[in-house]
Amino acid sequence: MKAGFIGAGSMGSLLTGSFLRAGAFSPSDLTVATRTRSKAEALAERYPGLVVAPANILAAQDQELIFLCVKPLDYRSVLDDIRPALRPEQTIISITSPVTIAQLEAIVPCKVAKVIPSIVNEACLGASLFMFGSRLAAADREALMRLFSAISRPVEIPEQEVRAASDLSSCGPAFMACLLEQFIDAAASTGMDRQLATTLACEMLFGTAHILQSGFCSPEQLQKRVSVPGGITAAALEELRRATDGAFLRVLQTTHEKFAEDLRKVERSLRP
Ligand SMILES: NC(=O)C1=CN([C@@H]2O[C@H](COP(=O)(O)OP(=O)(O)OC[C@H]3O[C@@H](n4cnc5c(N)ncnc54)[C@H](OP(=O)(O)O)[C@@H]3O)[C@@H](O)[C@H]2O)C=CC1
Ligand SMILES: O=C(O)[C@@H]1CCC=N1
Repeated sequence: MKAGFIGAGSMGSLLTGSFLRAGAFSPSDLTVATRTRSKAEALAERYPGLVVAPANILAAQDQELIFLCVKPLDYRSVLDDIRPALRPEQTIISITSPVTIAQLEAIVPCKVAKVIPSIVNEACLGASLFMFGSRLAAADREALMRLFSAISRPVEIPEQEVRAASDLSSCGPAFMACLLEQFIDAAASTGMDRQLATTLACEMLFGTAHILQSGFCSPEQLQKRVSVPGGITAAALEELRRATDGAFLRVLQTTHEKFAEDLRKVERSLRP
């Protein structure tokens, strides 16, 4: 299968690299075009055989899949570049939340899927959030989910839930890293070696996610099991709950407000 990638920033580079390392594509299957050519050339150096295209249209022409890995307000110019090359049998995969499937289907003649990745897909972990356009047949949907299962756990979601879902799945790693950094800073401030604190914190987070994901216990039950009656954890959890009360409601309020603003800007930018 041949695929073109437009945009080789954080996500374009992560997806090409992760798919290649997972063996989902060979380097010569992939063509990458991006604004700063040196970023695509760096990928080609790391994965010999990967093709660098000097123009966006050349990364779209004759590809079965075309990944759009640019920011929402760059869609207009990228879509204008590639539209002449697009054919009904091709599939565009958009990885950004504020550009809707309906907007894309109104502009391009091909099939459209929206798939929101996560930085943790770099380690072949975490979810990828799937929303399918109306032109994809069941076989197209299955093939796409199979492809992403090489680097993630594909999960289909309703498009209207994309914000909260990607807050958890895609912004979540940054939120958790922020909390972990504060935890590590606090441990280091007691005189503990920072590297050791980081190792222990990462092992703890990975193990916590694993035990919760296995269904062995719920988040609530886990807190109860660690909190020995009259012990240290229960006292500290009280302090943590006080300090973080409502924090994630405010975090999600912020993402939703910014998202509403992005939706308005994208709508204006994609008007004919
Ligand atoms: N970062 C994340 O964890 C996640 C990001 N996303 C989504 O992925 C998308 C990309 O994000 P991210 O990779 O982090 O952003 P980056 O800014 O790192 O990458 C965007 C890339 O697009 C390139 N670009 C911009 N305009 C054009 C153009 N006209 N033609 C070709 N290439 C162009 C940029 O070029 P240049 O290098 O010159 O700036 C850059 O390489 C966003 O829409 C974001 O919402 C989704 C899930 C997670
Ligand atoms: O910060 C952003 O806009 C993107 C969306 C999901 C993760 N990062």
